[in-house]
Amino acid sequence: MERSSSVIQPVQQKHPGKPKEVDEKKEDGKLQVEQETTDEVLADQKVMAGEAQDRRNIWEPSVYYALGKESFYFAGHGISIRESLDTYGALIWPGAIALCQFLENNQQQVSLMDKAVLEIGAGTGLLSIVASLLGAWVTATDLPDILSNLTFNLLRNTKGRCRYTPQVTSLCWGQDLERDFPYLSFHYDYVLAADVVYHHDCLEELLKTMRHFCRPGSRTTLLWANKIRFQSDLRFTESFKSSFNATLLTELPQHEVRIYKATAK
Ligand SMILES: C[S@@+](CC[C@H](N)C(=O)[O-])C[C@H]1O[C@@H](n2cnc3c(N)ncnc32)[C@H](O)[C@@H]1O
Repeated sequence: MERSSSVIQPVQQKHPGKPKEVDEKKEDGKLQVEQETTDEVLADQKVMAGEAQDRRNIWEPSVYYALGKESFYFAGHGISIRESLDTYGALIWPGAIALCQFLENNQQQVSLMDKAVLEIGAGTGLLSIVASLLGAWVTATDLPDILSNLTFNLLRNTKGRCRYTPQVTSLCWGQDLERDFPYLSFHYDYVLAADVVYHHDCLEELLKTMRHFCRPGSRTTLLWANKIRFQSDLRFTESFKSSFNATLLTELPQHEVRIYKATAK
């Protein structure tokens, strides 16, 4: 089955959607990083988000924040993240920062170079940006409402800097997975998830989504970083451990963040 036309369509290659390498403009052996104005980024973003943003909104947040900007330095690059109004997904969460640090510091253990990577609940896109800078072909996903800011941040921080242009598309946990990401066509080496577990009603759907992409025979590795906040985090962790072969990769006690690696049982 083909993906619906509303989703940003990948080009069929080794992995569905894995595009050709970005042309790197080199002069005197140096990579020329294209400088883009915010207007250009916004124009690109409008096109991408318009294509991706026609799915049903199923989750309405109740917390509203002021517009802000955060700066980071990962994988040899400054990263500027626009946080936004409205939703949990427009803020950077500790799980994302912890997983970015882990990926940067453990590139031999987890090599993302030329790997197909899916991020679920990508939020502002920080983790997807770092995975792209580390050489992965990334598809960043979240609820439709989140995609505009996600696309803006991805474009702003990856254009001209990455081997592969990251993709953005809507993925509502548990919904239309086989229609939009048919298992036989969509294979990812890594699925990334940061702070996707907190107090919400979609934990079963979240686990179903993880299982869809990380099933026996898939050779997909799931990397899940989570700050422990509620009983629901602990309950989900138990379900997660019984669903997958899970290993605790690291624990950051000062932030109460744990990072797990999991493969299908
Ligand atoms: C706490 S935020 C974490 C964002 C980002 N991963 C980070 O760590 O900065 C949780 C993310 O999960 C997304 N999310 C919540 N419920 C979802 C659902 N049912 N389907 C898809 N994404 C969902 C939210 O939109 C949000 O981006």
